[in-house]
Amino acid sequence: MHQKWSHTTEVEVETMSSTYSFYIETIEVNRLSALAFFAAGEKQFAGKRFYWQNREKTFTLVGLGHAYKIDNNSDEDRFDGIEKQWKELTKNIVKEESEPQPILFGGFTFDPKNDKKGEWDGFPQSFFAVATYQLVIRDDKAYVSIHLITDRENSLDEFEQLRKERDELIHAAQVKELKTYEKPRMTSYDELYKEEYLQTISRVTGLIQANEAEKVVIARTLKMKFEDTLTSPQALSHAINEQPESYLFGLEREKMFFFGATPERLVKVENGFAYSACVAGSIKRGKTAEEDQALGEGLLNDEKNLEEHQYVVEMIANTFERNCLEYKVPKRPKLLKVRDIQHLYTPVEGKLTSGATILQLVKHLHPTPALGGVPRKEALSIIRENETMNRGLYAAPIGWVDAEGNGEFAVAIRSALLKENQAYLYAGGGIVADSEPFSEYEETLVKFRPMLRVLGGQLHE
Ligand SMILES: C=C(O[C@@H]1C=C(C(=O)O)C=C[C@H]1O)C(=O)O
Ligand SMILES: [Mg+2]
Repeated sequence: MHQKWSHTTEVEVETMSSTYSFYIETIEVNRLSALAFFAAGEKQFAGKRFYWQNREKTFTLVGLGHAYKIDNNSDEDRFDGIEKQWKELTKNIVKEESEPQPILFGGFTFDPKNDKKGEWDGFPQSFFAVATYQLVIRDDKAYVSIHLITDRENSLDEFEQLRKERDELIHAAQVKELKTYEKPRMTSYDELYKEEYLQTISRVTGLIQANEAEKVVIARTLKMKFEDTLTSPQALSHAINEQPESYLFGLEREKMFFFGATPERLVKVENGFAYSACVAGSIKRGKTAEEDQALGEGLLNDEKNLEEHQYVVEMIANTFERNCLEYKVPKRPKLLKVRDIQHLYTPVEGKLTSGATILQLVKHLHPTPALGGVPRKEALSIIRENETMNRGLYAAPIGWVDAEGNGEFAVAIRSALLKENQAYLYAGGGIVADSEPFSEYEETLVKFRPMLRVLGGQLHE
């Protein structure tokens, strides 16, 4: 079953209050389906799993179990707090040539100052974990690592148990590889607060016309119920099949599973370079190639959408200006097309200054005006006061960082929170001075489509 064994390393971890050992062992496995590995953890690890695949499909990550968990409810310093803990934990790790390193995966909520009650109650403002069993697939190779972080003296027996369990999980995944999942059967579909949403768009447009802000993103929720409880692998399998052109992500915490298929990168850091993306301005896909092209051309020349887009470009360029030695921003947007929707898209990249890290970039970038607004502070308070929901992880940064500081965060849109037999889907859009309630409403219908396909709900035409 295994091609190559690596040695087990033990790394000392010292924090302010205690000393631990961090045991790591990585093996290379012949072939392994990421979804099947995720599903193999259904019994022992439901509630403690995560899944990630980048848009290019060159990097896939699955985690089962928590070797280490950060549940953090503080507000202002949450990005710094995660960074500090992760640095402490990984400071003594020495990079092994070509082998994946331990990865911290998780997300930050959209707005810790939003205290509206709802489906996200109990979810911490930052939630990250190092998996007990970590699968990394890259360059067509699959690696499974065991992580054990403990302050117990003699952990060899415990580690031996983990090896056994790892082999069982790999075996179960190889057996299950071709399993297919049924689409869930929907029993109800409810556009929550639709009227309030339409009124909010008018009100916020008014506030913008009165110069209270320049752009504000307003979102809404769609609630679905199903005949049976949906499992996370079942939901994820349909996201994987229906939305192959997007990032795929899934994060479990106890009974909650937040997952989605987003086209939007927040930031990626690789070997001292940073990559971000301005994604704002939207139109549906055409039914024919001609119609699709015409819609795209229209979008590239539409003033309202170009305005929505330009706020994002300015803000991301500004952040790169402050964190990079040099950086590039194309003059005009191009189109980013995924199955159900096309967006205006401007990629930004730069060479980082020595102090800039991925978590610092996430801290400065979030929320970009693609999900928050301009000016940021005013937009966030307008969202807090006017939106009928608490976004939780929707529209927020989700992703990973490794011990060397490489990593990637996406913006968690085109997403849904699954709780047993219920799902909450989220979609929003950028409101500017000349936004119109009904066309914003229609834009959200297009943005609900990816998750509606996944969950088997009705599709509005
Ligand atoms: C807010 C969402 O999407 C964002 C808003 C967009 C817009 O208003 O044009 C486009 C892409 C995203 O940055 C969403 O999908 O829910
Ligand atoms: Mg828009």
